[in-house]
Amino acid sequence: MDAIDAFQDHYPDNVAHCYGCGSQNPHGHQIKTVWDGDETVTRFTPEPYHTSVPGYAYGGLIASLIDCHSTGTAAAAMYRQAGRDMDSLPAFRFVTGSLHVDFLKPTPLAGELVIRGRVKEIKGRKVVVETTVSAGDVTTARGEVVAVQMPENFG
Ligand SMILES: CCCCCCCCCCCC(=O)SCCNC(=O)CCNC(=O)[C@H](O)C(C)(C)COP(=O)(O)OP(=O)(O)OC[C@H]1O[C@@H](n2cnc3c(N)ncnc32)[C@H](O)[C@@H]1OP(=O)(O)O
Repeated sequence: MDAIDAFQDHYPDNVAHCYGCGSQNPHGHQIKTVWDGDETVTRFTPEPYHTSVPGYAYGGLIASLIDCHSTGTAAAAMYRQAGRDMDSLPAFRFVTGSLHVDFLKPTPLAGELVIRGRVKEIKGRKVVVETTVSAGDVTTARGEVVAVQMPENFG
């Protein structure tokens, strides 16, 4: 992975083990998300073992990318709204309250996927994020995530 200053690089170590986005999980996707204007973007290239139908990506992978891209977007949006650096404390930690995915087209397994997010709403501890997954010019999936700031007593 190139050295980019991604949202996930600022997650405190104690919450950096998520399978989708944790930099401390060697078996996970370790996605990296950055701002692109008012949108957020993650680039991810699936592996051959992410197969559903041969040649196409597994829907669970797509959902996972939308999930963690969106929770990362939620955290970054809260920092941006507060005018705070992502390393500043207390940390904004978000978990997924709901995850809706529409699979619009088969997602090819070969090549890079571009995941883009847009904040639809910020209200209290809740951030609603709309996210798309594209392969080349084709949007293959669209999702909406309700991300909720993790309670102190999570679990
Ligand atoms: C920088 C470091 C980053 C570090 C980040 C590292 C972590 C990465 C996580 C990656 C993503 C995951 O896979 S996370 C793992 C999967 N998710 C989970 O295990 C979460 C399990 N669920 C829960 O713990 C809970 O249900 C919560 C925290 C999600 C919500 O409970 P709560 O805290 O009591 O929330 P509550 O006050 O009721 O609601 C707050 C607002 O959210 C809305 N809301 C709550 N749940 C839902 C829901 N399912 N669907 C729609 N909306 C909902 C409410 O309507 C309300 O909106 P309004 O009335 O104010 O409008």
